[in-house]
Amino acid sequence: MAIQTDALLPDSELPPQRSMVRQADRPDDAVDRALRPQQLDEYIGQEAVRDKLALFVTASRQRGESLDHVLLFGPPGLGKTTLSHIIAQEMGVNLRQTSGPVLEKPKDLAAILTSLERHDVLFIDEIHRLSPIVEEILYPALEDFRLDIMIGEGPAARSIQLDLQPFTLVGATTRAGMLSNPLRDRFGIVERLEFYSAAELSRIVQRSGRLLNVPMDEAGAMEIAQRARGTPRIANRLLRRVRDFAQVRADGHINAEVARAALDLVGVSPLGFDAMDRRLMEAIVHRFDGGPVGLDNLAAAIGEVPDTIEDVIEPYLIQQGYLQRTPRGRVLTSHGLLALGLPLG
Ligand SMILES: Nc1ncnc2c1ncn2[C@@H]1O[C@H](COP(=O)(O)OP(=O)(O)OP(=O)(O)O)[C@@H](O)[C@H]1O
Ligand SMILES: [Mg+2]
Repeated sequence: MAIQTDALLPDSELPPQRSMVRQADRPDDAVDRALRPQQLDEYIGQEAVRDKLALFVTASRQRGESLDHVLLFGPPGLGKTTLSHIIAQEMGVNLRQTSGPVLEKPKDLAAILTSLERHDVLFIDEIHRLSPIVEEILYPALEDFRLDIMIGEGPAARSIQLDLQPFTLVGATTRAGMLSNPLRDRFGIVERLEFYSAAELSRIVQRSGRLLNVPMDEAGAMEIAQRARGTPRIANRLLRRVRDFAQVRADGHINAEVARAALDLVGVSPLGFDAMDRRLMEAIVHRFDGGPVGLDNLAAAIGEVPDTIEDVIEPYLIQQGYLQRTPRGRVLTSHGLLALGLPLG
């Protein structure tokens, strides 16, 4: 499989506005890529999604057709980019990779579309950020593998049509809700990635440990898994920090005790939330009386942009039952108060 990246994106990282703590991990990008599973059977968890994709890939290969277009959505770091690479690998085709904000003009997308080979996978990350004029030319391309382009201007302008090779678009987004209806309707396969269980993350950590040659026992892996916010990328990042600690402060071996000491040092709570999560929850309690508080007010109070709160921070806190999104704003639950170690009521 050949992979071509049309715009060099740190595809394994978080949005730029994310807090310093997480950005500081960027140099580890290369390690992140090395840990990325290459095939469907190395992809841990997300069983329902995996089963369906395996089935659809087999069916389309048997028919000698391109796979239907796939939309993957869910919070950052759950494996959308990884899955898009795997789809290309399993289909036995090339992967072209780009992202919504990078495709500024219709001709940027046209250039990529016309260069696709039969059945190739085109991966568009952050597809909710495609500009409307670029999105327009995507519609006929997705539906009929056809490109409609305008040549010239004014009365002399005419439209010409170009046939494209059949291809598969894999779109990824943290927000399916921000996609326009006509775009969403053109995906035949729409899958939501869920947060991972601690058991699944523990398998991911153990797999990464083997790849990085770090000796580790099961309890050590579980300790890391439980504090990883249900997210493989975070699990791998914590593993690297625990590895550092084990190497310098212990004998290099990761067990529960070493993992616990390392994670306490990095400031990850035993319940899995980090400094930003804590700041958000504490702001709701101390500045807004536990809520409800509107998104913009909350964002201003903790110095984050609303998008980061919605895409990155909130989903996990809501899934864990610490936070609720109500029509009047965000509310911290009694479970959230307990998690912060605060008295109820
Ligand atoms: N199911 C999995 N099994 C094992 N490792 C995984 C799995 N999913 C993700 N990972 C690991 O987590 C890292 C992050 O995954 P990936 O980059 O695919 O997330 P993403 O959903 O594209 O995130 P973003 O929305 O920020 O782009 C990968 O480099 C990979 O090592
Ligand atoms: Mg990604």
